[in-house]
Amino acid sequence: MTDFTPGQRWLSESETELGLGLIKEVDYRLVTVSYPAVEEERTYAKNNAPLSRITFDVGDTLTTGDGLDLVVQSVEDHNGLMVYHAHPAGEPDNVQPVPESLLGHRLRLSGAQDRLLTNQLSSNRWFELRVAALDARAHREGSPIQGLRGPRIDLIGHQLHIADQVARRYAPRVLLADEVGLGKTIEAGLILHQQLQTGRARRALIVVPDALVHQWFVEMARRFNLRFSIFDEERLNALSRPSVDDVKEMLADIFAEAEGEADAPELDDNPFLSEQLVLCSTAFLEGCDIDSLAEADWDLVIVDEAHHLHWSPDAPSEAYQRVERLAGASRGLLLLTATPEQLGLESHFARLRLLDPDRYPDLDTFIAEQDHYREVADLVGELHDREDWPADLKQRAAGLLPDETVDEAHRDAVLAELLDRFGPGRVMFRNTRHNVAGFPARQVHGDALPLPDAYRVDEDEELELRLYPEAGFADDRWCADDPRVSWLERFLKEHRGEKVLVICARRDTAIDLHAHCGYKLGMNLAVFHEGMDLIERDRAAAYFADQEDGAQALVCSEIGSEGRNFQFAHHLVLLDLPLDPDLLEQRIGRLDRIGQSEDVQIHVPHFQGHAQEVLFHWYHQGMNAFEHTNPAGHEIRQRTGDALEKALNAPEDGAALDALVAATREQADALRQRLEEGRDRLLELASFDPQRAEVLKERLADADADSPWPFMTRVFDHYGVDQEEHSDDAWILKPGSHMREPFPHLPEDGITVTDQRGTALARDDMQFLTWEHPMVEGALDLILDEHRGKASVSLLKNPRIQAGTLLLELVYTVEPEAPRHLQTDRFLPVTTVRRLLDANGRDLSSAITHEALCKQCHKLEKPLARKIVASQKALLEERLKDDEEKAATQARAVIDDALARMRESQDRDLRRLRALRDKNPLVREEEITFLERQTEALEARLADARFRLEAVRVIVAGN
Ligand SMILES: Nc1ncnc2c1ncn2[C@@H]1O[C@H](COP(=O)(O)OP(=O)(O)OP(=O)(O)O)[C@@H](O)[C@H]1O
Repeated sequence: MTDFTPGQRWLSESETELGLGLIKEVDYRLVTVSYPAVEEERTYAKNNAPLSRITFDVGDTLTTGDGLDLVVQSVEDHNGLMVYHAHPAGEPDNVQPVPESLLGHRLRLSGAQDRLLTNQLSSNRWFELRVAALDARAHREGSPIQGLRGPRIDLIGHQLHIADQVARRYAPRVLLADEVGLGKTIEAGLILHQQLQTGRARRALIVVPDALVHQWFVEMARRFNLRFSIFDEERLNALSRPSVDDVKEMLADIFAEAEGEADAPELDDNPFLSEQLVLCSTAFLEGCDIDSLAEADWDLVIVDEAHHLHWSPDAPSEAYQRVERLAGASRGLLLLTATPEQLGLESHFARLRLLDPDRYPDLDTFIAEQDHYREVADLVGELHDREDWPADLKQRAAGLLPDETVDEAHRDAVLAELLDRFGPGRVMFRNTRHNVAGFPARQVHGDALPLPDAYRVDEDEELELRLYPEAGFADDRWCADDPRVSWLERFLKEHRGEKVLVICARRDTAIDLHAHCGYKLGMNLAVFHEGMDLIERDRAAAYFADQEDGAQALVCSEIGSEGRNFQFAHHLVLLDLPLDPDLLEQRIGRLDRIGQSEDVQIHVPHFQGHAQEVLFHWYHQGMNAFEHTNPAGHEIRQRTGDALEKALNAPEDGAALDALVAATREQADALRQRLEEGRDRLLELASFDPQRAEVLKERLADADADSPWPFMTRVFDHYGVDQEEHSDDAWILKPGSHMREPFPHLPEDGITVTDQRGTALARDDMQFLTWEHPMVEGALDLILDEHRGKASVSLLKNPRIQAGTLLLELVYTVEPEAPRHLQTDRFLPVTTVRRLLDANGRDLSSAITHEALCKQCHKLEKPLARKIVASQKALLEERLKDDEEKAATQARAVIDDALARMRESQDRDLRRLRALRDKNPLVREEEITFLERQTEALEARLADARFRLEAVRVIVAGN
């Protein structure tokens, strides 16, 4: 194990941008390092800390904390701590002691200039690789579609639009409320991926219902290359259990402590800090130590199926309170639900309040605001639809936005502000099949069957038994006489070779049906219910999905109706119907999802003159809920509840059923019309802008054409990775026998990659190689973290250029150094500045591109290269020195642009907060102060961005 001593200076190998670290604390297994340059701290396990010791040798130049550059004359080691005796250049008598703790916090790594002038040269091809890597990194970080290019997904407009709108925000907090099956998981993944890629987030927590843990885990890995760690009881216990080595060390420490030699060991680390990406189930959330979980410094928390978080002003549920605790502690928050408002205004308010407590201070204000919707919706609709805005329209808009310029030139800003302040705006996105075209149709087939005598019950019997009569049996004997079962048997025979999903409301119904059909009738079925553990459930779902040897049908209880992907099946059999319209929608949503290639056939075998028949007509004739999505289902149920109860109590009474159907139809029509005219318009506008989405899709298609493969094949050649062609656009990569160290993200047994989105979507066994793939990122780090390629000399072969002509190609970077929370890269990502000088210092970079030059630059033997540097040293030194100022002016322009963008953005946020505060006294003054302080800090850090020479090539013309 490495020896660390407080006061020593170390450098983080993976995060060099943190500057020079100072060892702060060392205990028996952890070492804490503070990074004063960025005001951050990191704690590492001592035995594998990614740290390099930084010391200086005699002759090196160091920089003190006061900014003095001194040349080291001698070095003393005091029990592991260095004291340098150093003097200003040219003043060897003025020696002063500099303990290493007093070194400057910004580290000057051995720069390109030093390497050139001290003749530490690399070959021409390493220089070119380094410049390609610098350009690739700058290009990637500056791209407006950063984070959207890498995921293995189809380019679907509404998802890209949402991801683009949300992911650019700092610490986004939104409700993703697309209708079932439109891709909320994909949207959340895109947002997360973009946040991680841009460095806005590093730590993320996903909380999902137990049944969906595995599916999320697989989707995140397969589509986004994000490896989550699943946290459950078992893992937590294992984490808090010390290893044998820990125990040995702890005992040693205890004895040492008894002798008065050491501090007492601590074992109270927060286990949730041990991983960056954590996935857990809702059940785990409800049982875990919520304080530790909330305090684990999350940048983004994602909660799926958020409609389960029940809330009322007096009695919020335990799950709600726990998520509220997380929501308060995490910077970003994504809540996912397909049914945002159907559970009523109260619970909708409760979720919005988790996202933005200032915007949604109390229920009454929220309800009053909802009434205001119509007026704003009309206004927004008009502003959106009309090319020219008449004076009275402008006046109405200005009345709502007194602090904004309201005219056609500011159309986007005006609409955005209105949506933000009055509509769901920044906090919610909802797409429906209505505003996203291209979904297959749904067709329902009701089959009325005779009611067996054994199922006849008294009128005062409990509703459950009247709806689900098989509940009166203790085992599967009901199956023999139930005509739905013989119907199913027939149906499966008639549809041999086709996949069928069967859903029933009760677990026991599913178990009995599976036992009867599978074991007694020899049918090929799988079963899925809440009594099975997660692995059994995933196995059942996989068995059903298997096209060759899998089950023809999957029989599942209601839990199969949430979140699962069964769109490869086209037939859905509803063995019974739920009372809740949202549940019906969830059931159909298993098949009616993105990726469904055929019309969805919904089969509803039910008993004549029975409560199930009432439900069938209520849903079908009353609200048309089978063949169309049903956003108003919850409300319709509330409004027709009495008539429904009456009809359920007397299922044979045709008049009661007719009355129910008529009342339901009337309510459904009215509610749909209201939704159509009212706030849907606001939401639609915020949720999907087809034109912008088209632009995004085009950009991404262009980005797809910019494959990293040509760059990567060079990298593989340099690092000794074997490449073999798999097919036209796919390659097999394997560690080569000459590789000196493992290549990032390349497994021992190799991988197959493709740079074509279509191939990657069709072939799960291949990796989708984009500029955002971890292997490409790893390759960039590998190249940029080492010194190779920083300085080189090459031979220019061009008959038109006179032999002996000298050129100097310089690549600088501009990069802010700032604490992470400031997110400076929002405004100034690492940017490269290239210059090409002739011997007189004139810049020729715009006349001769780097690519054109590379074609004519060739390798020069090292001894000759060294000779050239030695003979031209004075000239090179002068050119480099002179150019620094000119390049700095160019860098200044980059910084000024970034500052202007930052000021505009901060100013917009500040105005929004002030406008909100005028409407809502609960927006606190401190928030405004916080934003003002943040702006000041951004000003300082951006203005002070680091500018450095990253690579230099001396080019000598010759033959
Ligand atoms: N852009 C895409 N490319 C490829 N597949 C996609 C895309 N979007 C969605 N899908 C697939 O469509 C299905 C539905 O997506 P997803 O699970 O994200 O929907 P959802 O809105 O979360 O559904 P639910 O409301 O049921 O939870 C999934 O199988 C998903 O993999």
